[in-house]
Amino acid sequence: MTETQPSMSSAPALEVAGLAKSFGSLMVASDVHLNVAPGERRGLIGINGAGKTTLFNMIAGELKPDRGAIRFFGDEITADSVIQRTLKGLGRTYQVSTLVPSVTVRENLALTRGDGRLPSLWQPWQSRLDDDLLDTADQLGLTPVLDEAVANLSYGTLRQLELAMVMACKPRLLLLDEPAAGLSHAERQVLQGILQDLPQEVTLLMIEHDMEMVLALSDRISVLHQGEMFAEGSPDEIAAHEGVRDIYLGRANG
Ligand SMILES: Nc1ncnc2c1ncn2[C@@H]1O[C@H](COP(=O)(O)OP(=O)(O)OP(=O)(O)O)[C@@H](O)[C@H]1O
Repeated sequence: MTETQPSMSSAPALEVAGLAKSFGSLMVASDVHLNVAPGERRGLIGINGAGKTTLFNMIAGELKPDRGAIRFFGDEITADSVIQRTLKGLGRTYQVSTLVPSVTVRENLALTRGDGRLPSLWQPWQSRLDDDLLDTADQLGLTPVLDEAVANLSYGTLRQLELAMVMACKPRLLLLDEPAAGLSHAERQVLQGILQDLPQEVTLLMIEHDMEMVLALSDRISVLHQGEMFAEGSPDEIAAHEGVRDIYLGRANG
């Protein structure tokens, strides 16, 4: 008997199954399940300390889960290193900056193509950007500031550059950890437009406290609470979900 194997393209972009993690006696994830379809925009919300960043750290390979499995487009990556996951197409941004402030935007972007070493007198800086990088810079609104020193950029532009650095590596799945944190209202509007215009083939999983932005950008939203996925639904379903409102108003059990 021949059985048709499911094609890789039908596999979820990300599948998290039964993930558990404790820090000493603090259980941050007890049985987390998550399924994100290719090309989907998924919001991940939950009150402070719900374990959202911990979940990202496990998905990205920075933290080893105590239990459970992570699959990336059907490929089990639970035991892979951060680098292996990055090479497979998993990209992430952080809440803190990972840029080199003393050099220009162009030179930071060039780092994504080099060996990651800083320039020296004997090794001139390789800062010619290929067309792909110039396109990425343009998509992220960075063309006017390519020759500005990173130290002189506004906070909003810094966040755009961080996103460009990850997009330059052509991720298939992008984990965004609070991309709007610290941005002004105007900067949030710019960021929202940029995220809306990201190529549809890039799957997004986004932690964000700005509910307006999460509701506007997400196809679906998952709510993490007390170490488990408490709810999942469309933005309208989550906005109307009484249990979710109770969590945010501090009325949920526990
Ligand atoms: N390395 C660690 N060691 C010990 N405790 C940790 C560690 N990392 C996170 N925690 C704790 O785990 C819990 C979840 O933290 P986490 O940062 O994942 O939550 P979060 O949902 O991302 O919160 P926020 O929305 O405030 O960023 C918190 O109580 C935090 O103090």
